[in-house]
Amino acid sequence: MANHNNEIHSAHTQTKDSGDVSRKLPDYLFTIVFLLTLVLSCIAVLSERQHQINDAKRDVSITIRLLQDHISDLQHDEAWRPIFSKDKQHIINVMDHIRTELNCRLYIVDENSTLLFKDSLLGPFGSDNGQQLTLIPALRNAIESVIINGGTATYKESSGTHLISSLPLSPRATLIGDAQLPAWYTAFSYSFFITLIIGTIGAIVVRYVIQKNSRLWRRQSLAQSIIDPLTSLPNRRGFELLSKQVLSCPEQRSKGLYLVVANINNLHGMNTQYGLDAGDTLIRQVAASIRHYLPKEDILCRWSGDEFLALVRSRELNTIDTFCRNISSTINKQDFILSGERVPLSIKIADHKLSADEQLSSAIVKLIDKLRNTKHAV
Ligand SMILES: Nc1nc2c(ncn2[C@@H]2O[C@H](COP(=O)(O)OP(=O)(O)OP(=O)(O)O)[C@@H](O)[C@H]2O)c(=O)[nH]1
Repeated sequence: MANHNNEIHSAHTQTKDSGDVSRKLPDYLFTIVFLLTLVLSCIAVLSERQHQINDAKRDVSITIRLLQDHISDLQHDEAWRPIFSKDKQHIINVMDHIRTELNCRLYIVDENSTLLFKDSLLGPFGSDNGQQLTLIPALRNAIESVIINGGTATYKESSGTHLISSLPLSPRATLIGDAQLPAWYTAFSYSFFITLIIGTIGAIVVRYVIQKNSRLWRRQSLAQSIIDPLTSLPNRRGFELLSKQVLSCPEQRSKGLYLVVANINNLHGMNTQYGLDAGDTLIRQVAASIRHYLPKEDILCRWSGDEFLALVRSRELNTIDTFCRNISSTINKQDFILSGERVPLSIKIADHKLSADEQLSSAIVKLIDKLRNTKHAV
């Protein structure tokens, strides 16, 4: 019986543990999917930002080439200083046009980063022709970098970040293309919001589906853990759960509660003679017969291989005796047919009246003892 109690306890704990896990599973998955969504959204933003930078690089490179076409025959003085006198206005017009069309400014600096030539607006940081850009550290570093290393560099102005690239026009003159990058938050674009919305909806759907399925699974696994698959009667654990409510009701106790146990005689012999499937059929048939005899509100379970236990309510002792005798004599008289052959089958039965505060476990021990001492059908 101690073993039995341990079994019940561990079945309880296992179902409780797996229940906890399955309850938390939707939350875990929701969090995982949502975090994945955030990561994908961040990747979308970074990739959008990279596109913006690539676009700006391409625009700067195009504008530099465009202007180069217009000033390919740039004149120099003997010190290789560029002379702009002849086509000055034409170049300014081209620069203005490029600025308005491609949103990219062009200016020419010398080897000391002095602004030599610009469009009709003021230069970067409000600078003017002849002004040394080295006085503006942020810009100087970027210009030096593109002149020395080529490629592109960035600098920050109050209006935002600028990307510049250079093209040497002569040993003393370098053409700078300067485009303002869109503000960083413009990278939170269409793809970011779409990813975020789809991901969030996906996470909610996943949570809902898993929650629904795990509720169903919990219900099924609880049912499986308390029902005997052969007879569809409650098993030991099911009996304990179902009887708990009845046993805890003082009114029921005072009206009288009985435990009745029935055991199939010589099932071992039947199994040997007719096979295990036939034995299963006999178990099912006996279970159905006892169930048929018991009122609906009484609890019947398959206690062990060939034993059935019932919690029977409110019957006087002489009535319960008659009741037990009726069940056993009905089953004993019943025809059990296996493979067209009539099988003699009998059960033995015993009952025990629960006293007012008697524990189920100790009552069962007494009852099983009583059954073992019952040699024949009642
Ligand atoms: N076919 C079948 N046999 C089972 C099942 N569960 C237990 N048994 C068998 O039932 C038999 C029970 O053995 P015992 O406790 O000796 O019972 P018995 O042979 O009916 O003998 P008595 O009860 O003393 O008359 C064993 O041979 C088990 O293998 C089952 O689900 N199906």
